[in-house]
Amino acid sequence: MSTPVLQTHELVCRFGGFVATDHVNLCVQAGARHALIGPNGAGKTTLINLLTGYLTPTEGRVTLLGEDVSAMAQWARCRRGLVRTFQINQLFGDMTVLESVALSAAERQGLGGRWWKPLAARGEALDEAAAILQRLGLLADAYELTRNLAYGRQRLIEIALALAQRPKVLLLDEPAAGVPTSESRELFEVIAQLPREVTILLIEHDMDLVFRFAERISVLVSGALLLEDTPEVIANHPRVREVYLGEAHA
Ligand SMILES: Nc1ncnc2c1ncn2[C@@H]1O[C@H](COP(=O)(O)OP(=O)(O)OP(=O)(O)O)[C@@H](O)[C@H]1O
Repeated sequence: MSTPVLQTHELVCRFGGFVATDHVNLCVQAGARHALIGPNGAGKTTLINLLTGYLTPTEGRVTLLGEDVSAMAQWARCRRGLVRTFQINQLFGDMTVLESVALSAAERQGLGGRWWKPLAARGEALDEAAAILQRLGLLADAYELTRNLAYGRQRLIEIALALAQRPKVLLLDEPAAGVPTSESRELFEVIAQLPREVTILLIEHDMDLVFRFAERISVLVSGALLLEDTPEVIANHPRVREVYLGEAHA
């Protein structure tokens, strides 16, 4: 039986008179490889921001593992397992890959604020970071400065940082944006191998990657969900082809 882990219920977000999210009922099942697609300005980023708590909905609710998290702060949702990848910033750029991921793990373990404690003393966080790097094929880069890595590898580190938060649901917002095709293949091979305990909701503009990765696809148009189905149905749906794929292939 399928279990929804992340759901929106009649979710609405208005900016003044403009409706960016229009009564969206999104349902992401446990272990899903679910993608959210839609043309530019469809409201994908707004919806992700509502899920993470960066934005507050005008109406409607968000539930995570059955719990209403609509009024919850971002960090509280993250603690409950809803984790979004975030861009590597300057801080991480000047750290090694291992240190960066260990810092994320230490933060989750509640050690992050104790900046005076040498990282070497945080053995548990380092062990956890090393295990994540191994899973993502990044162990060889462990002692490289993050900023020295190729862009595709940096995007993988962003995923490693998110995994160190022990996500139940991982929101991947355009993980391959700006990554050369040769590197994005590798990136998606690694994403495809993430364990099923981690449910994945992906927003991605590259349709080849979406159709290779996703088992369910939701199509957002003008803030509203047009339909949700398997990649086969979505790819052949006349309205989707008209509003989205036609545009992408034009
Ligand atoms: N803070 C805001 N204030 C007013 N309008 C906004 C705000 N944020 C987004 N919008 C509008 O909401 C609509 C949806 O934007 P959003 O960025 O969510 O779309 P998107 O599907 O992520 O687009 P893209 O694929 O181009 O990134 C757009 O018309 C945008 O201009």
